[in-house]
Amino acid sequence: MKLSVIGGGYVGLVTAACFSHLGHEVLVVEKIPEKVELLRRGKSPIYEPGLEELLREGINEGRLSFTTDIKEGIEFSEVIFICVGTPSNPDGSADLSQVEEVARFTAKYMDSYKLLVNKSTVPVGTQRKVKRTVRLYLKNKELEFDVASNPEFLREGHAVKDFLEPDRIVVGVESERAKEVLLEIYKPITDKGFPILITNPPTAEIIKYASNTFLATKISFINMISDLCEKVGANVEEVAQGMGYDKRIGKEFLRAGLGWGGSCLPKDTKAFIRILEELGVDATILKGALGINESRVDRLLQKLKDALWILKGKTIAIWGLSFKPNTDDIREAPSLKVVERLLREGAKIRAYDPKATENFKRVFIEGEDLRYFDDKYKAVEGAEALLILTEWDEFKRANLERVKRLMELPIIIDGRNIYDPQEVRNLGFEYYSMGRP
Ligand SMILES: NC(=O)C1=CN([C@@H]2O[C@H](COP(=O)(O)OP(=O)(O)OC[C@H]3O[C@@H](n4cnc5c(N)ncnc54)[C@H](O)[C@@H]3O)[C@@H](O)[C@H]2O)C=CC1
Ligand SMILES: O=C(O)[C@H]1O[C@H](OP(=O)(O)OP(=O)(O)OC[C@H]2O[C@@H](n3ccc(=O)[nH]c3=O)[C@H](O)[C@@H]2O)[C@H](O)[C@@H](O)[C@@H]1O
Repeated sequence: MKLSVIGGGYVGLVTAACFSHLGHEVLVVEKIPEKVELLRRGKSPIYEPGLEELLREGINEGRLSFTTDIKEGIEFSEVIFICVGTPSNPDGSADLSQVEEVARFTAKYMDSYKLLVNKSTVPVGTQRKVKRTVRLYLKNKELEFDVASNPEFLREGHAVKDFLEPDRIVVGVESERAKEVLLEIYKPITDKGFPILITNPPTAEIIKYASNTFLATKISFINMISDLCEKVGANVEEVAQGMGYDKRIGKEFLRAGLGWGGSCLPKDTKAFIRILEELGVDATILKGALGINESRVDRLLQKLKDALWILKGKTIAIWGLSFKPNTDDIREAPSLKVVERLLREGAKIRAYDPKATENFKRVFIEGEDLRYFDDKYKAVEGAEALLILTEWDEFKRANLERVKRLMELPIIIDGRNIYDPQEVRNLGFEYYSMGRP
């Protein structure tokens, strides 16, 4: 089937590349010309494992193309996937201006039936607003259209697999026609047995926020337990293991540490709190989860201060700038707060990340107090402490004896619990981690 995808970011590109891999013919509309230039040459503007291969496959087999022209995108296909950003407003609510803009352009350029499918994460009620906007801007054009909600659940770093082998596909539709089209589009995936839930649009919109904020709450819960473990000499990993054997709780998303960052859990939790409060629903649980999450960096820095007392003039190495491994995304990464606080305290930072350094440099320009390295061992040279902020595999496999020889003082503050405390201490390190004795 022919499909248009508006927005060439994490979700748009993965959606487009995977749909083209499944045999659909896809046109991506991305408004930033530099991104389109890169994409046309088969290069991904973001780091996401497996994505570039699928982009190249789609381009080479003639099923995937890119444009900056939204008119071309609207005319190309009957089905238009909206994958634009929905960032936070200053008050925490979702900024829906990019979604609204796509609705207006659709009305302006359509001249036959269209199915607008919203994949961006949006507050409940947005499908209705998109419908009204299209109708308003169609003016006196008498054209039929549908607006569906099809939230996306992929995780960065696993996005291609999550898209092609999803835990579930959720589709919120109002018409039989829209339902049939979406069932057809996803048939190559559902034929393999992956479940699809058909519901109405507001239900689909709520499923997305409810899922993300449930996951955020689960992580904050284990971080609360982690703080308790530290006070009484218990081990949070074993507590999580003991809880996780219970199938009703499950093992996943119980890793204590620096909390949830990224482009979605923080933004969506804040937006969902606003939605609940506006509708008069008690949001206490989510406010608590947010509060616990916001204290994680303080707890890490307290450990650093416990170890070094004064940070002014100290050399601190940082491993990991992305908000989690296998991505170059630094949106709402704990590293942003850590670097800001360390610079404010007068420390000198030596930072390394396998993929996210270029993005980080755009926020914190390199200078005398903040240096970036392309090698993790160079980053620790002369450091008085090493902070681990992201659990990249290469850190787990690092040669710690070499690290110890290079450092000025053998102190590791591990915000992600990647090492066995006893093993690291046996090597002669002073080692602090999260929620473990
Ligand atoms: N990043 C993720 O892992 C996931 C994100 N989401 C949701 O999906 C949505 C998109 O997220 P990301 O892909 O991360 O955002 P992103 O910021 O990486 O990408 C959005 C892209 O849309 C482009 N764009 C905006 N308006 C446009 C227009 N009128 N025409 C053409 N291009 C336009 C922007 O230039 C940008 O490249 C958000 O609502 C997000 O909450 C949902 C699931 C996972
Ligand atoms: O809406 C979205 O954008 C996506 O948000 C999250 O995906 P993502 O942000 O890519 O990353 P996660 O793997 O969920 O991790 C989020 C944060 O929680 C942290 N985390 C995760 C798990 C855990 O046990 N402990 C923990 O601290 C990670 O380090 C990371 O900072 C959801 O997992 C996806 O299902 C959803 O589609």
